[in-house]
Amino acid sequence: MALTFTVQHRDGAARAGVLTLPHGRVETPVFMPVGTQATVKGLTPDMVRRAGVQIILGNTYHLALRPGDTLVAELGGLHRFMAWDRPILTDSGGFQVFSLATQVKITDRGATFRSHIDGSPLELTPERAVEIQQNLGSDIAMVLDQCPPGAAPDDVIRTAVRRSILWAERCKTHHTRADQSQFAIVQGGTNLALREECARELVAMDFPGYALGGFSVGEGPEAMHAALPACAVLLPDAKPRYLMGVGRPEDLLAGVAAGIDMFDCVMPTRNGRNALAFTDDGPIRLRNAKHRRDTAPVESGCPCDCCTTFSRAYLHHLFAADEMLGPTLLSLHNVSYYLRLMASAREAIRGGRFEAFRAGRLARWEGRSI
Ligand SMILES: Nc1nc(=O)c2cc3nc(NCCN4CCCCC4)[nH]c3cc2[nH]1
Ligand SMILES: [Zn+2]
Repeated sequence: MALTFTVQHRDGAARAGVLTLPHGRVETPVFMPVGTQATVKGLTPDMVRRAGVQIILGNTYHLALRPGDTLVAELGGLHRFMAWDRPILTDSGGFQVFSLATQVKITDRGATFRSHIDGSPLELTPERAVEIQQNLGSDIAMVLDQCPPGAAPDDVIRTAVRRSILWAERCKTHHTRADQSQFAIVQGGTNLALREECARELVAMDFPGYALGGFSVGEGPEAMHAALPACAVLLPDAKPRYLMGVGRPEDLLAGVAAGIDMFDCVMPTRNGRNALAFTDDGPIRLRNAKHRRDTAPVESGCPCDCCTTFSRAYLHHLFAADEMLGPTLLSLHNVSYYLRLMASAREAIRGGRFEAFRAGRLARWEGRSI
């Protein structure tokens, strides 16, 4: 079995479980740091492992363009190429094409576009998305879907739903790698009827895991939080549920409360590179002069290599001097923060006190979110 998933504890709709994959075991709820171009930016695999990361995310679109999925396959696959021996989930490229490429044209056949790197004409079809991910050798491969912008009108969302169902079927038919599991992606925006229709068709295809796509695309956190509970339960209870591209710490806890098991977001690493650190008292900006003489760690009690070794004053200096170590250290702290948040959530679910845990965190972050 390329994938098993067991729900071990429940607390309301929240669940704590274990996902087993070819490259290892993953405790859920889990946060997956993003490693778009075969690296979690600025961190060595050993730093990522030491932070407790169980699974990372890679991107089909980026790696197919550069260095090329066939080259990665020739070099032994993505795990060996980037020296990461734990699980990898790859996104299918649809979202990245729509957000990065130029001159994108979408038909039922697939998407044609020009590379954001050298402008060369390219095509991404469901079959090609499957082939790329089979070449990369990820443990979990996402189907190719069409993700409309958050404020899209219902007819645009309806087209994206119809096409995503069509493409999921073609991905399933084309998939041959027995040691790789395909997840389907439910679209439908914040239109529950469309979400129900999309989920029904995809659940009937019996994928090993399911994702909610089409969120964190401009609809706004309130609309997403409002839609999550009803959307999450459309996905099979006994299979892993993945909320794509989410999010801030408060969004992760809203997702866990709704019954989501897996998350990914560039926030901890992107904000870390930009001198913003997540803490239990809300985010802090290390470029702020108030940290110039502060001998305290970024977050007291944090076990990460940044907080156990360096002061806020040092981090302030590194960012003022535009030194490479600044982004590395804060990315490390932020990834550690997200992982510890998920570990605490798992613990709270096991203890039947998740809602109190979530309320406590929200109270401490109150008014300081980004
Ligand atoms: N295949 C696929 N389908 C989706 O519907 C999808 C929806 C997504 N929504 C996001 N949101 C990312 C939001 N992110 C927040 C931090 C700053 C950069 C953007 N990433 C996504 C990735 C996605 N991938
Ligand atoms: Zn830390």
